[in-house]
Amino acid sequence: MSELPPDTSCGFVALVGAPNAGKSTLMNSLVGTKVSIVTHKAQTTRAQIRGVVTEGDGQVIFIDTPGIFAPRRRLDRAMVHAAWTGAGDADLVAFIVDAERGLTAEVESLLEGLLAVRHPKMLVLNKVDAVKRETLLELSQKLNEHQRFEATFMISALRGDGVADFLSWCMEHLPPGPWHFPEDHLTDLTLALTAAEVTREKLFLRIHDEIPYNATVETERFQEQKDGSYRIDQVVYVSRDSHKKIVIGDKGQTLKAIGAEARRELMEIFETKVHLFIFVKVRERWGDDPERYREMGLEYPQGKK
Ligand SMILES: Nc1nc2c(ncn2[C@@H]2O[C@H](COP(=O)(O)OP(=O)(O)OP(=O)(O)O)[C@@H](O)[C@H]2O)c(=O)[nH]1
Repeated sequence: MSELPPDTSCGFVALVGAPNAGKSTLMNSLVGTKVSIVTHKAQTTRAQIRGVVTEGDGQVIFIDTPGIFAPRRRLDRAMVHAAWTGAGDADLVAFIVDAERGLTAEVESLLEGLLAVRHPKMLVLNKVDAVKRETLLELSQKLNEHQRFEATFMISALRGDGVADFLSWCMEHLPPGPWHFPEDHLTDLTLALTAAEVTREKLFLRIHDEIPYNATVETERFQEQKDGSYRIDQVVYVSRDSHKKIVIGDKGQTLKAIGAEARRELMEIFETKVHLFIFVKVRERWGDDPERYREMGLEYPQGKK
């Protein structure tokens, strides 16, 4: 008995780009909900977070890779590794460029790396709301002269302009196959990780430049209560005592505000009451501790130091 070809299609699309290009914003706009956190600080996205869009017969699974940059510490290298691995595993690769910044040295080095990616590539010029048309066309021409992109999109992830066209193109170029996720599935992030990401976003939005981006949030306990509410216990790990003081703030005011903002948003996301408890702990040199990034879903490339 021969099997009928499936009439559904399904594929992975990696969003690759320099830090702050707008990958997380695009992902959120595509999925229509907040699956990946967005802040002004670079390197916010650590692991490969997936957003799933199902429309008609097609299902696209977007991989929001960490921004690729020149790595220094082991953690940084693991992040860059995760990003390129994401690109290598995907069916289609979307190269997101911050059109406002244009052809930076970072973008140039990424272009070199992209040459080795064999999957069909798309060029996505983002932040068109902040750039003149001539500048955009010039940038598009230069990038397309450098290598072959199957298609070029000019979008504003923030306003949503051009995002639907980009999504349609992805849908039309998916390989045939069964869906990986149920139709109503938006992200495969666990609830605990989602909760940690939300708190981390609030932390960075509030503290801006006072602590380095390497502060991390872990959900230690995530429990559904009898009444359907969630009890969430989290720890903010920082690398220095002085950072702990900043996160806690005078009379605990800063931490209280971060907690209140995170709780409000988590209640919206989970559509239930949330009891959130946040502690701050110092863990020195956590950026060099392999256990930490394993927990974040990052793998460190074997054999590299
Ligand atoms: N003007 C404008 N700003 C945008 C647009 N898209 C994203 N941004 C802003 O650019 C900044 C970075 O956006 P993110 O989505 O966090 O960027 P990212 O590429 O995911 O960053 P990493 O997680 O560091 O890799 C944020 O301040 C966004 O609000 C856009 O279309 N227009």
